[in-house]
Amino acid sequence: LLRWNEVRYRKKGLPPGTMGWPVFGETTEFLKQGPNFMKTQRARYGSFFKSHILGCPTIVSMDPELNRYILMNEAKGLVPGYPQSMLDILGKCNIAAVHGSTHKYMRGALLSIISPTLIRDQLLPKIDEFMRAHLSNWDNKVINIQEKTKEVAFLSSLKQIAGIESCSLSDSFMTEFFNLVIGTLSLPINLPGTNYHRGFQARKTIVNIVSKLLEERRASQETHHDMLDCLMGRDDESRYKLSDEEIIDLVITIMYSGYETVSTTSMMAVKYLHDHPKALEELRREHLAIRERKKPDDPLDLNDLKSMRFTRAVIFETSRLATIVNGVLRKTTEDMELNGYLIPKGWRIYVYTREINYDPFLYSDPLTFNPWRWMDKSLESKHYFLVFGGGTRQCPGKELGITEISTFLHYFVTRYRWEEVGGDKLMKFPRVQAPNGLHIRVTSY
Ligand code: HEM
Repeated sequence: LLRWNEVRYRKKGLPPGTMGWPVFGETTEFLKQGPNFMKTQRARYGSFFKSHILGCPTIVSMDPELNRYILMNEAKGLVPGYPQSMLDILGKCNIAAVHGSTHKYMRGALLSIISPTLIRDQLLPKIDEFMRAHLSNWDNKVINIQEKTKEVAFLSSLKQIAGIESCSLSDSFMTEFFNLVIGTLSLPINLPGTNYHRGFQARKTIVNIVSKLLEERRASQETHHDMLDCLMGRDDESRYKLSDEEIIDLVITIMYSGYETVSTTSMMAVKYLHDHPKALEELRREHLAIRERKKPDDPLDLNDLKSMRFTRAVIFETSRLATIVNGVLRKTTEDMELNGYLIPKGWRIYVYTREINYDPFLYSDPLTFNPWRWMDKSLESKHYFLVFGGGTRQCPGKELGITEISTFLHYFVTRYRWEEVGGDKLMKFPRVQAPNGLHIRVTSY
């Protein structure tokens, strides 16, 4: 019986690897040993092996060339393979749930509201106003920077979506949104008391809130220069006509995709800068130079953002060293040949990119926090650099995310010094997080 999984998934042509226990497969080993499990399996079976993790037969691909191929070839039947709970809660028009021409359309609609011009004219001013106000009064306080960066990521994107209404909505929306996030990472058991159930309820409430907002906006003649108005097509130039359901799911997509990525990168940047005073000094110099060019109340503009070369380097180095994203998931829509093996329909493919970040042939001294390595801009466009994914689903929010983190760092380092209270634990896998928070004592600079 214990060999059931091995027998069940014994098929000619599959890659090497083990399938573990019935039902659980190798999930426990994967979650407990994390990156070491992957390394051990790679040492045994090579960079392309089979396993059974998180409830699914899975192929793990750690081969850079193959990973690229998988990410570029959605049309050949390699579609996103995120868990059912995530798809249910994020909605059926969510970008990860749609393929082919629908994906192209939804992605186009999203890209049209976060274009470089809109970042310059609408989003950056909103982000600046928000960060400037939100990062005040931290002097002489002990702050849980994990909680703060989460709040910042959420509230900043709410302001970009529904500028004027964001203040009145924020409290009720935030609680529901946090429940929604937890629900997407749960087992899909819809019984009262489960995270999945709570996440599902949270989705319903959020759908109601946004629907009401759409109605109110349609009833009024007032225009707002924010994402919601653009998605509603109130901006004359828009060539995308979206239904309410599509608008709502896109709003949830934007909030969800930029939430954990932006908040965790911001938190880890604060952590690494604390541990590396030389990098902090250089970063602060860059931001103080910007402030010197301006009056105290002048907001950041696109030129300031462009001049933040070292800040960008800090963000890239933080994403690399902390590995904010371990990889991306795909699944096969039909039996297919991949790397000389036969992969059955419905198997999940884990494009596991974590190890690339620590490859000494790609990054010298890979375990050291060294933002200066990114001052060579060509490193960002190397084909093996997959922090923002690759191929047809490469992160559309990359520049927006960098804008948010840079603005956060700008107000943080020009206003404050900080030291860690100490004793907080940091987990690196399966997600980067501080289970009891990351506490810092903040004083004004
Ligand atoms: C530091 C910040 C960020 C990181 C590290 C990051 C990382 C990623 C990665 C790795 C993917 C690929 C997923 C896949 O291939 O399945 C992705 C996709 C995506 N990201 Fe980001 N992201 C960040 C910020 C943002 C922000 C701020 C937004 C808000 C608009 C966003 C929106 C999206 C969307 C909508 C997708 C799906 C694209 C598609 O399926 O076509 N991301 N991101």
